[in-house]
Amino acid sequence: MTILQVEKLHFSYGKTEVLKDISFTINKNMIVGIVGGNGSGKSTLLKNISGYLKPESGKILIGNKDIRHFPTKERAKFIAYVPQEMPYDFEFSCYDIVMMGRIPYLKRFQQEGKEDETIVKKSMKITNTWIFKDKNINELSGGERQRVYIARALAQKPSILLMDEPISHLDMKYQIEILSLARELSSKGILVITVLHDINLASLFCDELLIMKNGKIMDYGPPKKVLKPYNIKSAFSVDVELIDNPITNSPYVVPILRKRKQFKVI
Ligand SMILES: Nc1ncnc2c1ncn2[C@@H]1O[C@H](COP(=O)(O)OP(=O)(O)OP(=O)(O)O)[C@@H](O)[C@H]1O
Repeated sequence: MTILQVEKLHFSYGKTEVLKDISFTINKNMIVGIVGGNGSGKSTLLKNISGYLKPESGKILIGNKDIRHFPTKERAKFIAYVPQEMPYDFEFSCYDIVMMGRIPYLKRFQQEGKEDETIVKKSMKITNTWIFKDKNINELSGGERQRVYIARALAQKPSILLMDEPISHLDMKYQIEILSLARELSSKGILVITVLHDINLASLFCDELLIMKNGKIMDYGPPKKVLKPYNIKSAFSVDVELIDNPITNSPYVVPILRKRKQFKVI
């Protein structure tokens, strides 16, 4: 069964083409990590899949249906997107923010009901944010806020969860917790696609990795297949050695450190 298919996707900001002929198909629920250098097009790809940006050409299909044919509210029942930059919603408590995830399920002027409350509570409990339910979102740290926005995405009950660098503000405990949660969600029938900068955590947690370079897919497949020194050199301009992590059996990337040219501190 095809869950997500991206077909010959092109996207430009103004005259600058940022996504060039992107095609890939995902047939089962898993965690797909998007990795690549700064500016390679990772966030733009995620925003196109989410429907936030419209492709210039090409198609994005969810379960064989073109996302352009989903009304926005319907699309939000299938795809939830956690952006990299969180807007400041000064007016709202964390509970209210997560409850916004239920909007796609409510009719105009319909009040949320018991089922919505249960789903919101569950989403906040599994992201460890229930303790913040009465706090204003602007009173939280960057990492705490990020977890609240992940809870809101979960409250949408999506079948595809898109996350843009969800662990960048998190400490080690929560990095592991959020990626473990992503793994749990994928085992319960959600396709998780996440942009990650930490290549070793990506290797550890993702079933497949999509490596991007200059708006194109450089390689796609399981970490063992795509994490190769030549791919990493090409995507990040860094020389690395790959070792097999003896504990996890996943590839572990070790940069080869070169001596920097000496310079005088003025
Ligand atoms: N709103 C925008 N308007 C114009 N250009 C943009 C806009 N957003 C991104 N770009 C440009 O598009 C290119 C791809 O950006 P994108 O944010 O998708 O890259 P990325 O791989 O997610 O980068 P990073 O790892 O730094 O977050 C970059 O050159 C960027 O400067």
